[in-house]
Amino acid sequence: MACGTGIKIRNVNKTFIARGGSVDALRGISLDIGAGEFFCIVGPSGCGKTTLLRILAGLEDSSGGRVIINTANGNGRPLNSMVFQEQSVFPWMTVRNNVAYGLRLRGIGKKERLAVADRYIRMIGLTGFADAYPHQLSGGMKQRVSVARAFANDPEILLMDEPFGALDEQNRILLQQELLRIWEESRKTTVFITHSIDEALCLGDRVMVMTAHPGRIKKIVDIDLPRPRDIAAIRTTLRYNQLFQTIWLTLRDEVLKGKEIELAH
Ligand SMILES: Nc1ncnc2c1ncn2[C@@H]1O[C@H](COP(=O)(O)OP(=O)(O)OP(=O)(O)O)[C@@H](O)[C@H]1O
Repeated sequence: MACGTGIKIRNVNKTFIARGGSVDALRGISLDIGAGEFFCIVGPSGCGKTTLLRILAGLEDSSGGRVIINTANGNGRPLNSMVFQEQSVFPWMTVRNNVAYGLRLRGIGKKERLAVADRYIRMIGLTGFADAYPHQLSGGMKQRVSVARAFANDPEILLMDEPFGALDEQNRILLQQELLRIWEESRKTTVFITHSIDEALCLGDRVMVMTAHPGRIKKIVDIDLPRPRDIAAIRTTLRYNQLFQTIWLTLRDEVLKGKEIELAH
């Protein structure tokens, strides 16, 4: 079942006015993200990935251009849910109440919201921890709770800013596989930022490589690896290695440019 919300981005620019001058963060970003697509963004540090995601989330205004998100009218669903790199669970709420939080804000009755929360808690493998508080969980478990909360909220689009960046490798692989499984069920339009080419390849339908500061689109690569994906298995394929090379060669020059820019400051 494809979720029907696509995103059109037209000539988006962003300039931050800061003390001592202005910072050109994004320049001329135009692209379409399809309904139900898993769209990944990679690029050197400081190229504007988070800024673009914050513009899509409505947390930041663009300085020029337009973002059009075609939503199904009047279905009462929130436009987006964002999952951040740092753990953003509420420490004073149990896992169940954290996951049900967005549903409570929308006035969904207790019985229904707890049933939805429990479904996602089961999907992320934390059933035994539904009544636990965040301080009783590991970092990986807290990040699982953030992912479950985002899905339980049933937004039109999911925006994820390096959600697994702070996790150790074992936890990262487990969560990537869980995210794939939940996403394959819902086919929710997802925009996912990562520093990892491997992660982008394992998860994405397409990967956008951005240029070093100011961020522009350098290349968009189709990830024609079959779904459903088993992360361990696709990494052993020839196609995975070809795509990794393509993306790395596209990214390498930009990472080097980004480093020069950093050194110049
Ligand atoms: N509120 C702000 N005020 C001024 N400059 C900002 C602000 N937010 C971001 N910037 C600048 O805009 C540029 C893009 O930042 P952004 O955080 O979007 O990059 P990024 O690609 O997400 O970086 P990273 O990969 O390191 O997280 C950077 O030069 C940053 O310093």
